[in-house]
Amino acid sequence: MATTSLEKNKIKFLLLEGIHPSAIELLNANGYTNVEHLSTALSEEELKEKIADVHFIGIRSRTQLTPKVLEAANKLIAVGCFCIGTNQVDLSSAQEKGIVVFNAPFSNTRSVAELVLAEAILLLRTIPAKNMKAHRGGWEKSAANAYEIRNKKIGIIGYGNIGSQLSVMSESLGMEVYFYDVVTKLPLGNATQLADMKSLLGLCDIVTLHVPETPSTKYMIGPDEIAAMKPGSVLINASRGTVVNIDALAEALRSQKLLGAAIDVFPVEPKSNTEEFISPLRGIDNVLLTPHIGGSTVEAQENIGKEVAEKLVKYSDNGTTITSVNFPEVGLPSHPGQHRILHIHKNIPGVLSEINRIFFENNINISGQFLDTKDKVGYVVIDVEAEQSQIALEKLQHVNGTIRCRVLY
Ligand SMILES: NC(=O)c1ccc[n+]([C@@H]2O[C@H](COP(=O)([O-])OP(=O)(O)OC[C@H]3O[C@@H](n4cnc5c(N)ncnc54)[C@H](O)[C@@H]3O)[C@@H](O)[C@H]2O)c1
Ligand SMILES: O=C(O)CC[C@@H](O)C(=O)O
Repeated sequence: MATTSLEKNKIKFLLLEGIHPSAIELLNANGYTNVEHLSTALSEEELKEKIADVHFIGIRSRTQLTPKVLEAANKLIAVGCFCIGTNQVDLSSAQEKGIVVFNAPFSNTRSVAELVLAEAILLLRTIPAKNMKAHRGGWEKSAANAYEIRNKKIGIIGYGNIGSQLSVMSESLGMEVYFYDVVTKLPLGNATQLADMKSLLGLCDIVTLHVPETPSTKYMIGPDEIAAMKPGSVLINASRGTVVNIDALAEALRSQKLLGAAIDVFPVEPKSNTEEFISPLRGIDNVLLTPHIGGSTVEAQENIGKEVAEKLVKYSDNGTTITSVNFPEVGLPSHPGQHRILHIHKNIPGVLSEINRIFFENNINISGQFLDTKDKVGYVVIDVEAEQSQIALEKLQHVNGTIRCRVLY
């Protein structure tokens, strides 16, 4: 597929799931005014229809960009995940189609860490059950099963951007911090990395999960892991719903093996705020249930809106793919007076030499060239004199392995 860049007002953006208006403001300020903004996610069928004439799509965690949806996305240039998780996008199908995927790896991390800390305090005071009782007219003024978090042991599974921030905040409240991660990490403050997860589970009063959704984290907390947890400890999950076996957790809460739990993410989540939330955890008093709002604060959403919109603008204006999660990362200077050719191709030998042969044979001077590859794709960016870009575009689309080729003005 070969194209030249459209007028900015003809480049269509579709933003789903109530993405913060800061994204629209930034797009508009950069000349991208063709923006449709919906407050909900769409079903696969609706999305297949809607995505067909969209150049850029913005989603959060509910929109599933499956291979079938991407198959229908003939004009799609890039995806912006206005969140951290990218498990809702088939990243490898997107890569094979030359669609660049961006996310916001930092903007909501503080919000999640704050919520987890608040939940740890509430759970150790058995507030969820006392709160439920009071709503039903009960009154449980008692210190039984109510503890300070000072001097307690918190076990963080996944010591990335959220886990490590939580580590620092927990220590400042007087907690002992232990963590488990598949990667050896620099422990912040006095935190201790443990070599295996089971040791952490048997040691800690609070266990909190901060891993991504991957095959290795699927149901990593099941009946055996819950059995290995310290009796009377609490479990917090604000990572992904597939990380915990929810039936095993419900059983451990009913039997009071665990003092409590706080769960923000679920194996199946409602598609919209009007759909019913169904879970085996409903009705259990010592569990705090929240509707996947760990990162949903005004501050985080406003920052995410700007951060991801800016990445989409930079890619559209300039071809820059820095921080993309599925694409070679190429950081590019501006190209005043020049035309910029973006050539996305299969990562096979010989493509660059074929491109350079074409430039040589057609006497097209290259004023700048950038290349990187990742997994199955290669990305070459070439700056040329304006009057030579059309002939170059015409020739380059026939290079063996070409996925997409575009010219930016
Ligand atoms: N509830 C919410 O609203 C909310 C908000 C933001 C993020 N999240 C979720 O939290 C996750 C973590 O976010 P982050 O920014 O800290 O991510 P991150 O990538 O910075 O950190 C993840 C850490 O998990 C580790 N890890 C991966 N697989 C592991 C395994 N099998 N066992 C142990 N450790 C493992 C990684 O090495 C890494 O250190 C995200 O992927 C997202 O799914 C949820
Ligand atoms: O905003 C969302 O829908 C997802 C938030 C969170 O899970 C993330 O991955 O950043």
